[in-house]
Amino acid sequence: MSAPAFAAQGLAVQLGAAQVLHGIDLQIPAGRWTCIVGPNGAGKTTLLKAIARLLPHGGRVQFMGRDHALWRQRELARQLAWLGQNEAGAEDLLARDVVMLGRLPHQPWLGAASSGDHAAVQAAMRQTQCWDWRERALGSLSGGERQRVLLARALAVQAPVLLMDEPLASLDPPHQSDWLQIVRSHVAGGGTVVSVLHELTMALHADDMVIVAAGRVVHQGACADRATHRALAEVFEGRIAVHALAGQWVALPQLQRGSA
Ligand SMILES: Nc1ncnc2c1ncn2[C@@H]1O[C@H](COP(=O)(O)OP(=O)(O)OP(=O)(O)O)[C@@H](O)[C@H]1O
Repeated sequence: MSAPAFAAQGLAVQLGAAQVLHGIDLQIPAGRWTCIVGPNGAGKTTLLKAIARLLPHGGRVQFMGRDHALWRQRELARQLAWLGQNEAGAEDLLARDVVMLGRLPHQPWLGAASSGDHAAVQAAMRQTQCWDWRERALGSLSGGERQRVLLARALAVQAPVLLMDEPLASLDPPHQSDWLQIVRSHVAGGGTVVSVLHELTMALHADDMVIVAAGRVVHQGACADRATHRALAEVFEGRIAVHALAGQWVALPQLQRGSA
């Protein structure tokens, strides 16, 4: 079997006085889309940041078979593209310049952007349909427009591995559907995607699901497996159930008895 994209052993994270992740053992396969789900405050973002080497952690994490510590930052930045949740900053930058930031790992130190960098930026902005407002400041865009620029920045890296925390935030249904297609084509081309999603029906489109609760992985399995659907229902205390509808898996809320 080929090396997993990520392999964690005893992954532990403390933030302030809080122990947020408790010794997680986990392998995330390369060449697939894995979705991390779970209740609010479970530790999903922390887990994603820890495997991205964005947070100090205990235990061992390997990326592509190599210990985190052995990756040079620039090399890692070419392999791993990151889209964070509620990213702030760079409000005055033009959308095109924000997306160009994704090309930094490819540019020589203090060097100018190449024609290849410009082409990658344009391709990514066209892919997420934000090329038309390339001359607008990031801070002037709506929530969904801004999210598409930030997604374009992640795509412009042209990294084999995409890590995305709540990438669908503020996206309307057509752009959610476009995002699904982008993810699917990335994986079809041999890439790897790991995303945190709250919207469970969208998450069920992934290949695999990692369910996190109270800082631990409570289930990992294929999105098509009934065992995964049962684990989802359990972690959300029976408040949702997964059904097959029109050839897709759909997570529907279960109304409690006596509720209006
Ligand atoms: N800097 C911090 N100091 C202390 N506790 C923190 C810090 N950052 C996060 N936490 C806590 O760690 C826990 C996990 O946070 P995390 O953001 O990983 O959860 P999550 O599963 O992504 O949540 P959500 O679904 O609400 O986005 C939460 O209880 C949160 O309050």
